[in-house]
Amino acid sequence: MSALVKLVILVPCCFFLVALIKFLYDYLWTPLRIQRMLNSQGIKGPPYKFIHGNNKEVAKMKSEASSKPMGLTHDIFPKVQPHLYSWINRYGKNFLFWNGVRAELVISEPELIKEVLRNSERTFPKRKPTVYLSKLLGNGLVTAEGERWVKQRKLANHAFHGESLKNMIPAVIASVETMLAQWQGQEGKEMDVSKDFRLLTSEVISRTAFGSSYLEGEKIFAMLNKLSIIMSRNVFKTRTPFINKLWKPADLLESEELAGEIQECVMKIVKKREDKVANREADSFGNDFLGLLVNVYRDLDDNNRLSLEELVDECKTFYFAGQATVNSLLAWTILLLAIHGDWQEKARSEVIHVFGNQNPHPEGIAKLKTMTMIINETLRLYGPSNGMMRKVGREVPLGKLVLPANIDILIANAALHHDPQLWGDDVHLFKPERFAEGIAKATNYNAAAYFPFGLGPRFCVGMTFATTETKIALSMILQRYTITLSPAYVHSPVPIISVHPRHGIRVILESLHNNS
Ligand code: HEM
Repeated sequence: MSALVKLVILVPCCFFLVALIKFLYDYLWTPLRIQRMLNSQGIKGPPYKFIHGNNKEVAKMKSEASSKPMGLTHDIFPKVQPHLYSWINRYGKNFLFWNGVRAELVISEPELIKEVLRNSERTFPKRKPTVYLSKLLGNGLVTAEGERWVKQRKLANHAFHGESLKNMIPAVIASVETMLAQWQGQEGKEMDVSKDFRLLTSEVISRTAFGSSYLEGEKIFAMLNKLSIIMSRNVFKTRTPFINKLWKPADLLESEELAGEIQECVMKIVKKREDKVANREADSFGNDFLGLLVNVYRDLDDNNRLSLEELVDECKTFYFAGQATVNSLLAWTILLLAIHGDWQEKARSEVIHVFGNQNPHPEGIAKLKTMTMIINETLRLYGPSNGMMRKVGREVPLGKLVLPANIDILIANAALHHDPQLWGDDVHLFKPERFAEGIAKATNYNAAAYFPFGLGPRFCVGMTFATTETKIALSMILQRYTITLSPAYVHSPVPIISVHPRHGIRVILESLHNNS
């Protein structure tokens, strides 16, 4: 055999061998090493399976849980996160499972949670977003890291704080009024209020964040919604090595198309606003978030000013984070008030006492104690967040553990919110009185027992905005209507990024003022 022929055979063989060794190293050696290291420290979990990890088991548990009918119970953790529920029961509060080849350490022990979330800037940063999440949010505040996050967070803190927030209240009231006008004539009939809340929360974020109307953002919301459904069904899909490089799945192609269209629509809104600022048009100094981003920092030097691309990513983030979450919160609160007429009555008395028949105002909103208790309890039972994701970049200590490099962490907040050891035997009952003396007392001063808005430096920047919007909408509804549950209501919470009522929230509203 000539030297040339030998070379022609040998080179591809060497390539193949190196690729095979790398493949076995990544897909066999590393997972088994991580598993052994954590097992030896008492962290157990379902064993790693070649390439797929535990994804097939997760898919099976999820499909069984979602197809099983459930009664009207608030014990929803086994329904929305059946894999976490089942494995916490089997392996303990902290356990390891495998999303494909990625090790995922689930943590539901308060002390460890505090350590992770409070150090999420350096030791436990956010994960690199999946290909789908990056299409949804770009490199906006939710996914940004390092210097970029610091800059964006500073701007967002400013936009959602004190005076800026107060100035957004009239836009929220106007949006609720639009919804209530459409409810007129619906009294006594069954209606799905969750649909109306989707429009309401979209309108609110369009007006308050972008100084535009729902109609302008309508297409964006519809596309974001589609993208989030695609993303949810791909969370536990194994990305097979090699094959994914050669062939793009239909979901990926569709999400790329959607992301491109969203980008274009958002870009138009941002550009329109920039033009207004450049032309110094009267309403260009509005109090909406985009206005603030474009205006307040436009005098900064180039390093501190957001680029057009950053502005667009930030807008996508706020369209998404600001709508689906509050939509979910409003929907579940109405369900709980429809079931618990006594709390509905208490909330209404408080609203009438504070506002009479007037529209909500900032001083009054701050006095709504019963409503705050109701919202806190709703967020405990039906919090929109399905967990907080972080990663471990290099080997680090956590409590008494030593975590290997290159693993993911999932903080299972729903597990804590539904834990009888933290909340007592009545954990699955709706009892807003738990929060009568504030969150600290309700949780026995354990900050990581209840954190629907997250914890540490990355906690929700829109928290006060979300609760203010919710309080305004609930106050205005309670001033006008009594709410009862329709016999047609079917209870089925599903996790599509946030926890949603699959069959809507079907209620019957009766007007409190017969002549109105
Ligand atoms: C009931 C409503 C809401 C809930 C339960 C909620 C929950 C959360 C949670 C748990 C986090 C922390 C995520 C993590 O640590 O990984 C978060 C972050 C965030 N939320 Fe919310 N959120 C709500 C409403 C909103 C609204 C209305 C906005 C904006 C208008 C918003 C914007 C954000 C942003 C930008 C972040 C990322 C903050 C950062 O990383 O610095 N959220 N939210």
